[in-house]
Amino acid sequence: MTPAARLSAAIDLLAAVEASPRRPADAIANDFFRARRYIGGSDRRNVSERAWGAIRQRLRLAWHFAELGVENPPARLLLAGHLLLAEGWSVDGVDQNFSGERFAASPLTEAERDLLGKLAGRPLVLPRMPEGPRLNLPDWALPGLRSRFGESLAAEAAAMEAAAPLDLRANLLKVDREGALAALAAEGIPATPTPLSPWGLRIADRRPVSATKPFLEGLIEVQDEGSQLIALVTDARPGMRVADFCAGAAGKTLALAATMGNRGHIVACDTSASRLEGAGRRLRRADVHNSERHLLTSGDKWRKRNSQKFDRVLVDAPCTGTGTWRRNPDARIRTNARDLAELVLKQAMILEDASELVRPGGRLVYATCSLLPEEDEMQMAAFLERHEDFEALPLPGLWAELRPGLAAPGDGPWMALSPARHGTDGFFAAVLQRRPT
Ligand SMILES: C[S@@+](CC[C@H](N)C(=O)[O-])C[C@H]1O[C@@H](n2cnc3c(N)ncnc32)[C@H](O)[C@@H]1O
Repeated sequence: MTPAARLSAAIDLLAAVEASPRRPADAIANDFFRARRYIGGSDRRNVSERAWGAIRQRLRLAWHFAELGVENPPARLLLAGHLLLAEGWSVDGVDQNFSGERFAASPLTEAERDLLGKLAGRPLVLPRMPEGPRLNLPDWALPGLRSRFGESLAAEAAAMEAAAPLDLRANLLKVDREGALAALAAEGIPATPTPLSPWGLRIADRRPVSATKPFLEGLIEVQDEGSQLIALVTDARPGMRVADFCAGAAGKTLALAATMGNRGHIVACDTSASRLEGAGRRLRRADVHNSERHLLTSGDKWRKRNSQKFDRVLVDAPCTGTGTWRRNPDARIRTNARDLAELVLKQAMILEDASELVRPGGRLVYATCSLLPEEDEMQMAAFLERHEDFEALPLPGLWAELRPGLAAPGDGPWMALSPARHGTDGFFAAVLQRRPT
């Protein structure tokens, strides 16, 4: 493809993302390239990098255009704005590529050229910007993030903009961490042990591993270190009965089955049949033999039958995903204040359902990949207020047993991981115990 044709394809991809603001951008990109198989590997990379660049900077680009009187700029202007402000292009450079020739974007109108002329030479981030676009944080999340991070908000916002490393978990059912490191090295992939998770491996350059031997043989799983730590603090042990109540595609179930050494019983529950189906494939590849999957439906009697039967119940709740913005920058603009309010209610309802399963003396672990207090510590405070039969098990005590000698990653009683402080995605986890009767 010519450079102009690549730019034109990037505009089309960006337009597709803009047209479906509720759909994850990576799913849209997959469909986009599936429908255009003629776009080869390196063109594809170039096209998606350009479109993702504009998606990452969408809040700031929108601010610049709004200042010049343009609300809701079309994809071609957003992309041109990104070339000027983030990549340092000149207006002439943009003009030459918007040539209108075969496969190129249509020529800039006079009004577009004028507008871009006013943008050219501006820095992407200006001191006069309001805090939201300056830090690349959406208005709906700002109050929560401010109250969580206070003085460190800018540092956290910067860490949320940096590329995330690729973290893997050694599958202890098949190999130890050193064995997994050696298996990766044999494929020419250098990795380092993660500092907090005892099973984690980090690949700095994010090269894909899904076609490698260690992955296909189930020696490793892709999982952020923070997500591994949620499994760690759940402390599922051999012989226990464990429910992973929002199991999705089984990311945590796999890690829990490993700490259980395949002994005892783990039930992966979810309301999504397709996610549970994906979970089945992963559980088989990892050689997990102590699990069953359960599709939660309305009017389901399973919960009643299993009331107070589980030693550990993990609620890895659906949430805004604010902690994963390093990986999913489009979620900043896909989610809004109403989603947050709805999710907070949903989380409370899930907690009610899941907590029924915990036996006296057993533990309920509540986790999110959110950095917002509404979904995290405030959700826990409200649950404890409603449930005198549960009490908090503060992280420092649990952590000292699980990772002696390492400082507990959190403030107060809960685990609270953040990109700037811990180099992980943002995660929250609270461990509660049902009081013994
Ligand atoms: C954060 S994701 C789980 C990720 C998964 N634990 C992992 O580690 O890969 C939240 C999951 O909650 C599920 N979910 C949504 N509503 C639910 C409900 N009422 N009860 C149980 N699960 C629910 C969603 O289908 C989704 O798979």
